Order: sequence, then structure tokens, then C-alpha cells
Amino acid sequence: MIEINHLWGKVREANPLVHTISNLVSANDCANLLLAVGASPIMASAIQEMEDITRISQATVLNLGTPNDSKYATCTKAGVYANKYAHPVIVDPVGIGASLYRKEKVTQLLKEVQPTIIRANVGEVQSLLGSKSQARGVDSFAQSHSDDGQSDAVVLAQQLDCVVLMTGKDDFVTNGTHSYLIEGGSSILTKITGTGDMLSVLCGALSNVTDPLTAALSASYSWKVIGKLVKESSAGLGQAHRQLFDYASQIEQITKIQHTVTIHESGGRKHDN
Ligand SMILES: Nc1ncnc2c1ncn2[C@@H]1O[C@H](COP(=O)(O)OP(=O)(O)OP(=O)(O)O)[C@@H](O)[C@H]1O
Ligand SMILES: Cc1ncsc1CCO
Repeated sequence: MIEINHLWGKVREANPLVHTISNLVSANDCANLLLAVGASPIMASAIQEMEDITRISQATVLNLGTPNDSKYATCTKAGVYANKYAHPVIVDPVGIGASLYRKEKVTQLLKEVQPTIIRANVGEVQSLLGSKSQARGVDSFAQSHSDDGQSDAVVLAQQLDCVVLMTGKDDFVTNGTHSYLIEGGSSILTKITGTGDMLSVLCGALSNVTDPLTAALSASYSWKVIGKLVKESSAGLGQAHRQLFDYASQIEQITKIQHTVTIHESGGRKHDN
């Protein structure tokens, strides 16, 4: 059993600087979430400073939402330096299936940058793989079957030699060999924009204190637990949005307690955390 609360304790102790190239929609939420869990955010965007910023950071999150040529160039440079300095790179290919432009640019970026973790919804995983595209803008599709896209995620992890965290009603985490299903949480997270982006920065914070598979699994579990707690205690979406940060600031205590969110080894037995 992974002691997820201990990992969050390590994050607070290490206070990693997480360089996040975010998007125009969720930048502020991503920065505040990193602070809430005890990491430090830096959101740089000028290509000229990518080497310096990457050198002083402990993890890099490349969120490819609200893209343009300059952003892709900046993300590629940050990713290349993160690989050079051997620190984790989280790639969030926001809405990759929404346009041919994104598809070509993200494909090119992934030829130059070795990702550590790809965090994407089902449609984005399938677009990355070039299989049946289910993208509709930047958001998750409602999943009719909980195993949707799982084999695609496994192939993607094998092809890119990284961990894939595929989100939706159930999350699926795989390194191409070992796979896990994380069940539970609340669909309220789909009513607040950028909750996938926020999960990606949690992966960045955790990947500094543990291996990529454990980081993705722990981030997925923790965010689903927070989604569930927020659903149970908020009166509406405004309050729910704020409560994401309130619960995140107590993440060690929250993940110490047993919740209805479960982790199953794919094809294996159920773990209660
Ligand atoms: N139907 C659902 N029920 C419960 N949780 C869900 C559901 N759909 C998504 N989630 C959760 O919402 C969070 C964000 O995942 P989602 O797949 O919506 O990301 P996304 O589409 O990239 O989001 P965004 O573009 O808003 O950042 C994850 O923690 C995921 O587990
Ligand atoms: C709504 C939206 N549009 C571009 S990025 C974003 C936030 C979810 O990634």
C-alpha cells in the first residue's frame, strides 16, 4: 500500500519549485494549488529565460492549452532543458484533438521532449495515439464504459516510454507494464474548469519525491478524494471551487483517512488507501 499522506508530507518538506507553463484559463488556480500542497509555483513564459528557470526548478509542467507558435517553442525549450537537467516533465496535451494545428505541434514537441508523465483525458489520449478521435474541445467525454481508452493508454505509455494518467469518471494510470484503475470521486470536478490542469501540477509536485508511477497514482487518488469531499460539503460551484484549495491545504490529513475512492491494480486486487 502506498502511504500517500507521507508523500504529501515529503512535498511540504521539500517545497519543490514547480515550473508550470500554464494556459490562460487555469494559471492562477494551478499556482494557488501548488502553494496549498506545500510546493512553490513559478509560471514563466519567455523563451529567453527557459534555461535559467528550468535549472532552478525541480519539476516542469507543460500545459499545452491556449497554444500559439511562441508557446510551443517555449514549451519545447523548457522540456529539452528539463530532460538535460534530469528532472520530471509533465505534459498536459489540452484539447489536442480539437485542431490539426495542435495535433502536429504536440506530436513535434513529443519528438524533442521525453515526458515523464502525460496527464490527459480519454479523448486526448486517443488523439495522441492517432486512434479514433473523441475530442470535443478541452473537456472529458462522459464515459459510458469505465474501460474506455485503457488499452490506448497502455500503448501510448509503451510508445512514449512514460507514465500515462488518463482521467475521467475513473482514472487509469499505466507505465505500459503495470496499470491501475482509480475509482470514485465526483463529477463536480467537470463543472469547474481546469481541474485536469490542476491535477497535472499535483503530478509535478509529487514526481519530485517519488517515482513517476507512484506520483501519478497518488495525485489521481488525492484529487478524487478532494473532489468527493468538495461535493459533499459545498452548497454550489463557487464554494466548491474555493474548497478545492481549502482541502488541498490539508492534503496530508485528508489522505491519512480511509475514503470511498479505491485503487485497483488492473486485473489485480483492490487497495484501500
Ligand atoms: N464523471 C466523472 N466522475 C468523477 N470524476 C470525474 C469525472 N470526470 C472527470 N473526473 C475527474 O475530474 C478531474 C479532471 O479530469 P478530466 O478528465 O475532466 O480532465 P480534463 O478534461 O483535462 O479537465 P480540464 O480540461 O477542465 O482541465 C480528474 O480528477 C477526474 O478523475
Ligand atoms: C476552457 C479551456 N480552454 C483552453 S484551456 C481551458 C482550461 C482547461 O484546460
